[in-house]
Amino acid sequence: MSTFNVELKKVVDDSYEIEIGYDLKNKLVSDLEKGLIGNIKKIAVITDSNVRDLYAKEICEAIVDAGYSLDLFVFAAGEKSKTRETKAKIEDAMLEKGYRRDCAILAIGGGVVSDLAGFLAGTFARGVPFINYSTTLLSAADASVGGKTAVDTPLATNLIGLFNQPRKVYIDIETWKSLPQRELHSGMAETIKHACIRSNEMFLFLEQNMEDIYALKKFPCEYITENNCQIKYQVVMKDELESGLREILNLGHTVGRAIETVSDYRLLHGEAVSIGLAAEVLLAARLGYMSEEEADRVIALCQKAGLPTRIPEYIDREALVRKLYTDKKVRDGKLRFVLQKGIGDVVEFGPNVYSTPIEESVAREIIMEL
Ligand SMILES: O=C(O)C(=O)C[C@@H](O)[C@H](O)[C@H](O)COP(=O)(O)O
Ligand SMILES: [Zn+2]
Repeated sequence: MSTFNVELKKVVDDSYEIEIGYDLKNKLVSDLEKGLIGNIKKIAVITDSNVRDLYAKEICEAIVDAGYSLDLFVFAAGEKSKTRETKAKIEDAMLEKGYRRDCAILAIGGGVVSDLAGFLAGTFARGVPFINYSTTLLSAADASVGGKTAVDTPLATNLIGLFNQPRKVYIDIETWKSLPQRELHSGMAETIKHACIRSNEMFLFLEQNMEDIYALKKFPCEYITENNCQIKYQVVMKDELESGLREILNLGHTVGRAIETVSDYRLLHGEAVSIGLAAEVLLAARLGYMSEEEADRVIALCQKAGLPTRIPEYIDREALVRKLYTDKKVRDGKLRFVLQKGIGDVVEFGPNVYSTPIEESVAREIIMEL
């Protein structure tokens, strides 16, 4: 018998730029021309039915004018499309059109588009480069940065996917003007989450400037975008694969994700996260990590942002408690929660440990009250 050692030590540089601005299609084209995706000349553009006419077609025209060949792959807008089936349909369509390894993927849209397209890019022909062009506040605040890509299945959200970093992220603030109010509010939930975990100053800013942000005034929109990105990438740079610190980005998501699924996606992601934040500050206050006043401030800010903070009547609360167990932080069958410490910080339970086991009875109590 013989033993061979397959030496495959890797030094990987997945660094990338996030560009924040207004109408960034020309910047995207000039980056392509400067070699953002090397010599690749064939681009599969993935978008949804809302974004196609609003922005994707125009961006595609600019890319084609610069000498690239591309096809537009469009799926029905909404979280319900973030499935293996949608991914497979696009993959088949790409294969039929002759896409092979010499292509790149451009995701134009919000979180659903970048999650699905990023996952597809990571598995198509064993991995091709992808670029995110973000057109929603939710993806600007969160989904477009950090490389978490996935699809949902009937049993759980985001459990089938990859960590796959984009080549570059373009955050086009101009596009927020076409967002329905509900979508804008949904993106604010991730923004509030970032303030809760990392910045008391940003929290104060949100308390004082919510109206101006929603009026899409330049300074406050740029302020939240830059702060969101900085908070997120500083966490991701330290713990890309969520072995510890990255769990703090999941604040509000233990309950939030479960509500989102049990609502059968009647609640938008941010709406569910807002209810999750409310549940989790009540829990943190009960366990003595924050004062009742601080918990009330978080709930009041979510309400000011036009977000729900109570579990809707139509949600089956027992089903919700059961759904908590599909969370990725569950270990040895135990629910684990990230908990806020005051405002702008989280509890570190041990070296590099940011979530703690919570008895189901305690979580149930909060859920029944909310
Ligand atoms: O980037 C992260 O890490 C996050 O947890 C950010 C979340 O806001 C985002 O919704 C993420 O997709 C949730 O991840 P999951 O692992 O709970 O599915
Ligand atoms: Zn989220």
